[in-house]
Amino acid sequence: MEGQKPLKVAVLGCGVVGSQVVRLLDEQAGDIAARVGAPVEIAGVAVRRLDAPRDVDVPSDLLTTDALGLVSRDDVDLVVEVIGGIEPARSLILAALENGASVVTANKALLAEDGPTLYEAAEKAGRDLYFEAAVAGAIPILRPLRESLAGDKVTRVLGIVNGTTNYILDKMDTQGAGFEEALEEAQALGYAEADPTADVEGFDAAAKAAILASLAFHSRVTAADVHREGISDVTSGDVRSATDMGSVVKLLAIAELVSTGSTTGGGPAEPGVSVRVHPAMIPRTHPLASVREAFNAVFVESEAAGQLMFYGPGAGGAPTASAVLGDLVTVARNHRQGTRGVGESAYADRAVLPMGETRTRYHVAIDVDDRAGVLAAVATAFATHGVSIQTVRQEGRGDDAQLVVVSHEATDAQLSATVAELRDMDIVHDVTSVMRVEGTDE
Ligand SMILES: NC(=O)c1ccc[n+]([C@@H]2O[C@H](COP(=O)([O-])OP(=O)(O)OC[C@H]3O[C@@H](n4cnc5c(N)ncnc54)[C@H](O)[C@@H]3O)[C@@H](O)[C@H]2O)c1
Ligand SMILES: N[C@@H](CCO)C(=O)O
Ligand code: NA
Repeated sequence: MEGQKPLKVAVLGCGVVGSQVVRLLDEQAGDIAARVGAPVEIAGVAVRRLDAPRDVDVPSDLLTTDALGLVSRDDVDLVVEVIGGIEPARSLILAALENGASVVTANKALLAEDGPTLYEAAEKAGRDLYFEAAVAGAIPILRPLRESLAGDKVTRVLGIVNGTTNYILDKMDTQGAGFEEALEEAQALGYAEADPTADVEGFDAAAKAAILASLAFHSRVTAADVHREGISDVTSGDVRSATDMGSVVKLLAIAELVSTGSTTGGGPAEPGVSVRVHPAMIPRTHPLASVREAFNAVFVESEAAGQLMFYGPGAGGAPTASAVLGDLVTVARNHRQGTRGVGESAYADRAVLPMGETRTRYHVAIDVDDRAGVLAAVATAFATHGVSIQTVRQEGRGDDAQLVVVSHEATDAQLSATVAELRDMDIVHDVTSVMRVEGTDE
């Protein structure tokens, strides 16, 4: 390696993740050089403000506020984008690729919104675009999907892919903590996005679900294709209801191959995909139920391999930087050898199933009059919409009773119509908790 020409890397953004990338590039320089086959040196670090406080000391001659100027430099071989958001991140990545650099990014929002533009630019430039950090932080999940499982058929991906919301739900479950207090803790720990609405309302998880679905099913899935519900409507009542039935509430990202019912040319229907993010009750015995605090986990089901689980830190500066540097070593090695790694694989053009047609189960808690005929009337509302009931639990409370119904699988549209009808019934005082049930054997 002695005498090898160093590879120059531009780091765009020096926040929670960027500062750890800079720190590790320095601290691990010897090992990284040995693994790449040439030293990897920082060409510059683009920041918004030169005098902002930072978690890492950056020599002042490396700092610049001109990110575009930095990625356009002739001596830049590699670009790490950890600014986040759509613009200027997209323009900077496109400029970097056009300039012949290979790119590593952690930007799930951009990949989920406009991934194909970036993939096409990488293809045209003959350069790598890697983004392991974009989904589930440090957990290796994209490379297993893109490479290790490339010979198998993935049928389902079920994951906890947002650390902030898992942290909040976990604190609500184990400590009875309030929502705001738990969110503030997650922000202080560096898990939350700059605007935590992206976490709380499920946008961050939906972006990750789109990326996972694209890679798992070799089809283009964008954020707009993902049905999204966040956790801001999850109440302590929902959390208690889950506890009462031996379950726990988690924000899940689910991507699955499903039958669309439509046939092409009279042949069998090509499976479509259903991609959704919503809170759900899962049994406490399910492996995902034990994913605590800000940890993430992704379950993958495939035809030949069976069930795989990937678990670890999904957020935070250093864990995310670990994934960024893993990609950086790979793309640096490829860059040096004039080769490329795996590009986009989207040959299967799959339809996205509307949420109304997606089959789910529901948990519905209903406050009702405690008198004859009420249970039958509630059961009739379910039956009218073709929803079969699996269990009913009743608790008396003076003049009132609470019914907790868990349905068998039905379409989401049937279940929503049932809940709407229940809300209109005179004997129903209130529908206090409505939540999908996942991770059971049905
Ligand atoms: N924090 C995490 O746990 C985590 C995990 C996985 C992925 N990510 C992703 O990593 C990326 C960065 O996240 P973060 O948590 O480090 O965010 P951050 O807000 O801490 O850092 C972003 C930095 O970019 C800087 N910046 C903004 N515009 C700039 C510009 N034009 N030029 C140069 N710098 C600019 C900001 O000043 C800020 O310091 C995002 O895409 C995020 O989604 C974060
Ligand atoms: N805000 C994200 C960071 C990781 O992408 C989370 O909480 O999981
Ligand atoms: Na990852």
